[in-house]
Amino acid sequence: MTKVAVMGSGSWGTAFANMVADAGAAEVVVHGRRSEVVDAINQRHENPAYFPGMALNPALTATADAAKALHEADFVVLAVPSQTLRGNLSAWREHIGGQAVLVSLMKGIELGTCRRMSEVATEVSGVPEDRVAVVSGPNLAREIAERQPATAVMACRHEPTAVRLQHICKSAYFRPYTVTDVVGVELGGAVKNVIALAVGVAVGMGFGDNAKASLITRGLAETVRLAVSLGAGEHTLAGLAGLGDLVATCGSPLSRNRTFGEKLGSGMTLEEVVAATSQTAEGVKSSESVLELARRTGVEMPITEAVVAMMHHDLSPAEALAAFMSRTAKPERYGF
Ligand SMILES: NC(=O)c1ccc[n+]([C@@H]2O[C@H](COP(=O)([O-])OP(=O)(O)OC[C@H]3O[C@@H](n4cnc5c(N)ncnc54)[C@H](O)[C@@H]3O)[C@@H](O)[C@H]2O)c1
Ligand SMILES: O=P(O)(O)OC[C@H](O)CO
Repeated sequence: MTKVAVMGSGSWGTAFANMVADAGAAEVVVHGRRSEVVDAINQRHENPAYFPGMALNPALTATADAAKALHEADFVVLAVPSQTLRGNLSAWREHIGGQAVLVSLMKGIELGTCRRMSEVATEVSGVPEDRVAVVSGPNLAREIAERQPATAVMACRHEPTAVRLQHICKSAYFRPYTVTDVVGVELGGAVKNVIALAVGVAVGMGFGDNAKASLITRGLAETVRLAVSLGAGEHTLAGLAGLGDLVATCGSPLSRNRTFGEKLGSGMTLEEVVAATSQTAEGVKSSESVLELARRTGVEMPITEAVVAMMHHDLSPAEALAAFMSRTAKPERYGF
């Protein structure tokens, strides 16, 4: 039987592993760092750190031993924070089999290098691009752990690899589509976290649906500008990994990025918000890499600029709003 190793037992790693176990076409093992989480998954079929009281598939197993998880794995699913992937994968690569497919669940851009997660995975592991895939879309982990219906895209330059991944993920409540535009899918996922921070700030400031919809729509326009200038197909951003994920993340109180922004918008200091956040809000760090990519490509991203200024340069939400609203009047453009 196909073996899937999910490296990371946090929110999305656990929900994704459970979803693949439910799909029934593969044997799934999760690698976790904490023995109490590993023991709870094996003995009580529960991850008390992320989804207390929620029943996981009894066939799902866990181990704290990375080599054991990776042994003879056909798919190696990477579910760690974007900024730690390089370090994690450096430790794991010697145990990854020669024909394994790497699957990134991450939505971020590496600080310093500005690399997408599939690029980091290829560079660190030596696994060729044809065997590196990405899963993205409107996938709030808790809803999927609750077995609510959802869709996603499985992206790989080599379409048959995406189809293989689709086969092991398709279930009664999860409908995966395939695409080959890895650049568009990864940029859609990384930038939507930045836009979700901005929406969260607006929500925290007490603004309603007009402000939210404006940020989502103009956020998509700046995402398309960046992604297309880096080689993505425009249509990918109108799909699940672009518009779909933006709508889900910006509209949901379950989003860690939106929640982070909301706390800042409601008057907490950045330090207080950071101290109150235990899970990964990728947009906070990735916003700097996204802006750097925009500068390199000469693309204008005013919402991203405002987010970077609020997250890293002490601009207050009120100042960011004033700066955004006083921009020069212009015709509406979607993309270029
Ligand atoms: N949670 C979601 O709803 C969701 C959905 C889709 C995509 N994602 C993406 O998946 C990725 C992982 O997110 P998550 O929600 O599982 O995050 P999380 O914070 O819930 O879990 C991160 C996991 O990585 C592990 N880890 C391994 N090495 C680490 C290190 N050096 N530092 C910190 N943690 C380390 C942690 O122990 C934990 O199990 C992110 O890129 C996120 O954008 C998340
Ligand atoms: O909780 P967030 O903000 O990381 O968003 C989760 C997923 O990416 C939604 O698709």
